Amino acid sequence: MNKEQYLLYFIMGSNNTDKNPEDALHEAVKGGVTCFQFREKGQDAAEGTAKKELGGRLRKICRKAGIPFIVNDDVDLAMELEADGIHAGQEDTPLVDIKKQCPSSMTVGVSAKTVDEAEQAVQDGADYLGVGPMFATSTKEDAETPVGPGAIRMLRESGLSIPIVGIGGIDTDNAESVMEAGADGVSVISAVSRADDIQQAAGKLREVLR
Ligand SMILES: Cc1ncsc1CCOP(=O)(O)O
Ligand SMILES: C=C1C=NC(C(F)(F)F)=NC1=N
Repeated sequence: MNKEQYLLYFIMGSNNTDKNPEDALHEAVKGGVTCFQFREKGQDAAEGTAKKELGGRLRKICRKAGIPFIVNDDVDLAMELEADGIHAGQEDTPLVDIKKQCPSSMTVGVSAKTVDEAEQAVQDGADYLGVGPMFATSTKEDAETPVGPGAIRMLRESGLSIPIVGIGGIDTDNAESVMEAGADGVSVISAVSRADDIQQAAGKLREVLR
């Protein structure tokens, strides 16, 4: 993936929207999201065959739209759906194990909050970092205390040039502060997935990010 593809990194699972997930993704793509992560996790998330079949339908939409399709946590599912990438949280499968199982073409992202975590991830071969939560969020039940855009600035000042997306509570009012701190993009769930007009919400974010 090139850096521009991280600009508006949409993440969604069926429990992040009241709409049909496929319709929601179609609208987000029309609105201008540049990358999608399938994150089917938490309360009322689909599992097993239902999760795989939903993933397959969303994968098709991304392939048609020409945007990267990334799977959260689940390496087997990422391989089965021929995903372009996988995202590993700090508590998930260690990066070295993921890299062993996945083709080298697979983009691998890691959540990181501190310089140590970030440097370890870079050493382990991460392609991008997700840093957050930037601001308060109700989407991730166990989200930790917000670190703010300053955490990204700190990583940049420590000399890291790896692609970084901020995540957590990001919307049109605060997205710019994340980019100014040195992010290559912003990752959003509810600002888009919970909007009445998803295409418009994605479009407005793109205008702020441009
Ligand atoms: C998955 C994740 N990781 C840190 S915050 C978060 C949830 C982001 O959701 P929202 O964009 O709705 O705040
Ligand atoms: C917990 C997460 C943190 N960051 C990201 C991303 F934005 F993709 F980097 N995705 C996640 N699922």
